[in-house]
Order: sequence, then C-alpha cells, then structure tokens
Amino acid sequence: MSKTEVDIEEQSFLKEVTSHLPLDWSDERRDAYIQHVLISWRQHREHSREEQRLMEKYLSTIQQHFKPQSSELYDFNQWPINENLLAMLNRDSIDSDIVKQIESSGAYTFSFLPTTFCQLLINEIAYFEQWCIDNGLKLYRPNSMNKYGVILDHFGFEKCLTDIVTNIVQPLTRLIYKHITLPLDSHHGFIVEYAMDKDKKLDFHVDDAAVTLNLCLGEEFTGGQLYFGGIRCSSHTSTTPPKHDEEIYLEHQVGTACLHLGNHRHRALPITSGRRLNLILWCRSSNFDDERKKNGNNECPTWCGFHQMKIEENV
Ligand SMILES: O=C(O)CCC(=O)C(=O)O
Ligand SMILES: [Fe+2]
Repeated sequence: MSKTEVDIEEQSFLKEVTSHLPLDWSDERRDAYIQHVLISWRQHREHSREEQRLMEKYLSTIQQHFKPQSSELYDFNQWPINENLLAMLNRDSIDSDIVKQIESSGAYTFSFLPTTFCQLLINEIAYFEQWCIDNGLKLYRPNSMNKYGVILDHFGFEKCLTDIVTNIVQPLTRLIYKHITLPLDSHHGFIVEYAMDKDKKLDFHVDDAAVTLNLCLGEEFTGGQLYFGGIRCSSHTSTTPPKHDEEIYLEHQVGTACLHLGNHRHRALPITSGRRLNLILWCRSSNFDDERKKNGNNECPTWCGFHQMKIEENV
C-alpha cells in the first residue's frame, strides 16, 4: 500500500473517532485521547498486515510444493454425487423422498456421496496434515471455535467447492430458501474433527453464511448429534430461546449431507466414542449479508422464528 493510501486510511479513521468525542472536551483532552487511540490502531493495523503477509506466504508455499495424494478428489466432475439428487436437480423441483426436511425445522438431509469416497477424502486430509507437520508449516484451523480440522480452500479444493456451491447448494437454495438473495458468491470450506482426546463438541452458534452444507465423512463414532434451536435474524440470535418444537436433533450418517440456513442456530453435542469428521461448506451471498445487517430495531424478517412467534401470540 502506498504512503498516500495509508494517510487516507488514517485520516478517515481519525475523522470517525473525532466525530464521536464529547463536545465539551478541551483541546488538550481531545489531542491526548486521539494520540492514544491512534497508537493502538496503528499497532492493530500492523498486526493485521503481518498476518496477511504470513498467510500469503503460507498459501504460496502450499501451491508451489504440495502434491496431492489423490488428485481426482480435487475435481468436482469426478465426485460420485448421488444420481437421484442430480436427477432431481435437473428436474428443478424438490422431491421429498430425496431431500428430506427434518420435521418442519427448515433443515434438510439427503444422501450425497458413497462412504468409500468419504474415506478417500479423510485420507487426503490426513495426508495434507502430515505434509504440513513434515514441512514445519502451521495448520490454520477453520475458525475460532474449532481447534482441530483444516481449511479445504487452502490446499487445492477451492475450485471444486465453488463447483459444489454452483451446481448443488445454489439450485437447492433457490428451491428451498426463497428469501436468500442469489448468487451464493463466496464460501468457506473446511473440515471439523471431533475425538475423545480432541474437541468433543461445538457450542451453540450461527454460521457466518447464508446457507451451510454439512456432510458427514466418517469415521466411526457415537454421540455427536447436531442440535438445532430455531432460525433467527441477526437481531434475535442471542435474545430469544428456542421454542419446544424448534428443538431438533440430527444423527449424522456417513455420506449424508445436511443443508440449513446460516441463521439456523445449532450446536454439535459431545461425541461419546470414536472420531467424527465433517465437511462444512459455509456458502455466502454478499447481497444477503447486506440485508441481514439492515435488520436493526424490532424490524424482523418473516423467516425469523421470533417473527413467527409474534404472529402466533397475536392470533
Ligand atoms: O459438527 C458439526 O456437525 C457442525 C459444525 C458446525 O456447525 C460448524 O462448523 O459451523
Ligand atoms: Fe455451524
């Protein structure tokens, strides 16, 4: 970034800070405060830039030196996706024998990939993790909630996952979640891993996504169900408890995927034995995110479970 741009960035930050200062502060007090805030802001910015430099170096090392074990796994056209699902998408309508809603929760499941293929994906992930260890590279974890697992987009799966979004998740979203503004124009694809000596569970949260595809890859495990606790807009995510009929439990099955809204609150219950790996694809729509941010105050969209409760109360 050029010096002029840095100055502009700083200036706009200072303008923002200054506009929030109390009017009755003396000039000395204002100057001292601004100096203090500016120092921490510069440190924070330097830290972010350093992180970004490291990430770029990490990704370019992988791109140059990592050689996949099974290169066909990285090609969407070679994924043996369930034929019934593909035929249904060609017909452009939902068949409830193929894509099944879990009760009337708004979350759906469908058979997606053969278990043998899921195991090949698990092997490839283990191969990448070992390659990172052998080469002294840090493994970036999927997000602040998961201490294990890997980010698929980091080692060659980005194009394949984009194809999954375009060919599978987006057509399903168009048919099922009509309020989501398409296209789904970006994604974050990663693996979550649970084991008795690793993470056992995942706390209640919403995803940073418009729609999420969650595919169970294996291996053998007990427990680890996905609990759903109601769809909420961003204003009501943490303030309104689930109603009894919003509480749904999904038993993961290898090769079966679950599709749900990012705003559908959920948690992974603790596994009680074995090891579970799931492929998670957070699918985003820049236009839909904007709509979410606009839902301030009590203005709440019709798809929010809290909105539904209000309607039921008034009947
Ligand atoms: O463990 C699971 O099945 C869910 C993971 C999840 O919700 C997430 O990573 O956002
Ligand atoms: Fe999640």
